[in-house]
Amino acid sequence: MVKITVAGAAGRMGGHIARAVYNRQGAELAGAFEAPGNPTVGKSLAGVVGLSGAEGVVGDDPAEALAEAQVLIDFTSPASSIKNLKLCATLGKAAVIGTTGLNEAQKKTLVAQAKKVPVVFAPNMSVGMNLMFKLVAQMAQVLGPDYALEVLEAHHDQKKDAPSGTAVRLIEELCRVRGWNYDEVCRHGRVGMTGARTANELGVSVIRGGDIVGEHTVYFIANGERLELTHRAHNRDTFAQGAVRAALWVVNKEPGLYDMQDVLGLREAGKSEQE
Ligand SMILES: NC(=O)c1ccc[n+]([C@@H]2O[C@H](COP(=O)([O-])OP(=O)(O)OC[C@H]3O[C@@H](n4cnc5c(N)ncnc54)[C@H](O)[C@@H]3O)[C@@H](O)[C@H]2O)c1
Ligand SMILES: O=C(O)C1=N[C@H](C(=O)O)CCC1
Repeated sequence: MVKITVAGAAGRMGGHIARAVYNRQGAELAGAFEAPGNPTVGKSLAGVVGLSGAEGVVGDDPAEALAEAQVLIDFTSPASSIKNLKLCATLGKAAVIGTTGLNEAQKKTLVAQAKKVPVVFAPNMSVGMNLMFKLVAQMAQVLGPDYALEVLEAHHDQKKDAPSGTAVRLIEELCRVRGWNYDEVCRHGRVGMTGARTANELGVSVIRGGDIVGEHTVYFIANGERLELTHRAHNRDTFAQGAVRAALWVVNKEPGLYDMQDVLGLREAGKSEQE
């Protein structure tokens, strides 16, 4: 039985993750915590995450919440995830981190902490999107440079970071295939007299509104035809199921930085591309 603690229990993802852990054979919900001062702290876990059989309350002390756990699942915020990961490294606990919007310094810290404990870090934990990461790379390879590349992402009106971590990863895959520099080619929106589109640019469009769970489209646009590959998340359970799958996978791994390509067996032999 793998014992899992959930950070951010009151969040949009936290409840889905706690329920996915609770209902997953081979997994046990060992604890759940929130930011100090969050109104759910001290409240029954069952009530906060909608699990009638869950015991205990939402805590605000990560060390206490992690005491019985083997793995932390953290979908919180960049600063919080890094803080919680450092604690995991101190306590010798594995971690699954889905948080996006980390800056370069925070990513460096994450890589350093992953030398001490096994960490799965992925911007999107759905199976379909992790397949899409590979498919868009193959499509870009086959179609070649005559196909203009554009990326569109759409999310709910509460999302704090843009473009999404998923869109960033899609663009990184496309840049890898094209041999492009991410910052040089990306056009984050277009406004004013931009001039004609050049061959060495990649347009990034971001939509925010309502309760959109997460949609990503990659366009391959040539003269005479275009291909569009789209992933639509119907609900957050798809991410939560992936996170729990990652937690069950990472618990007995050697220290290191892994992603969902490793968890899902989608990576050819070799080290993680994030190292
Ligand atoms: N990898 C994926 O598959 C995936 C899927 C969905 C969302 N996300 C990412 O997950 C993150 C959270 O998304 P969300 O929509 O659930 O956000 P949210 O704001 O609804 O939830 C985050 C929760 O974390 C809590 N929190 C903040 N600091 C904390 C701390 N120090 N300790 C414990 N809890 C703390 C907040 O109070 C909040 O309840 C975002 O970065 C989002 O992009 C990733
Ligand atoms: O709801 C969010 O926020 C999501 N964030 C991830 C991202 O930034 O790619 C995954 C999709 C949903």
